[in-house]
Amino acid sequence: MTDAEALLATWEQKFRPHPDGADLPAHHNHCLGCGPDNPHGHRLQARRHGDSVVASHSFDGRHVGAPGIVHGGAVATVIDDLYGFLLYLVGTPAVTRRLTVDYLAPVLIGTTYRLEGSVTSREGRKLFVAASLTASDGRSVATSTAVFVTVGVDHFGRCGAPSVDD
Ligand SMILES: CCCCCCCCCC(=O)SCCNC(=O)CCNC(=O)[C@H](O)C(C)(C)COP(=O)(O)OP(=O)(O)OC[C@H]1O[C@@H](n2cnc3c(N)ncnc32)[C@H](O)[C@@H]1OP(=O)(O)O
Repeated sequence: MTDAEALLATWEQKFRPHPDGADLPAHHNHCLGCGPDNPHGHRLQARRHGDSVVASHSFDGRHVGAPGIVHGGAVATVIDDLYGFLLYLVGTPAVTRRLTVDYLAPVLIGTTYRLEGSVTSREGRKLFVAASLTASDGRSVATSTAVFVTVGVDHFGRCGAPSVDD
């Protein structure tokens, strides 16, 4: 079995029903957003919360932009990856076609934030999703919307195999 085939086999297992409250599996071990074995990654851990996905997350010094402030691209990465967990609930692979982020307040290094994402509507292959990043005092520091387009798992096989072990 090639690396790509092995990866796709694990993904098919991940698109099964996950009970409410369940921790959701990483997309793969080296995923920039959630892979536990990516030394540059965010290691995002998300769980199902009803029809949404939620995560508690803090950024570290690898993700700094302006001093003390998380780089906007790092925030976008984590939000994009959060949406990737929603796909488990939807039950189909999809990829980001459009991603918008409104940066409402600085996101601080070493501060824990709550992320929540959900599907707002579905139209054919298009999944319209939305997410927020909230500080512990309830302030919304970033909001996002995105359009994902559903694809078959063959989409990823066509793109070549990353070097992965799950
Ligand atoms: C599954 C495991 C999760 C993996 C980890 C998740 C991590 C986070 C997610 C990612 O990082 S994904 C990686 C980044 N994204 C990509 O690499 C996607 C690159 N783009 C593509 O491969 C193709 O553009 C794509 C497969 C998304 C679509 O190409 P297609 O030729 O299959 O479809 P098409 O371009 O016709 O668009 C499909 C539909 O979307 C609509 N559309 C396109 N752009 C849109 C837009 N900006 N807003 C609204 N709708 C849009 C388009 O009109 C059309 O609507 P209809 O089906 O109703 O005709």
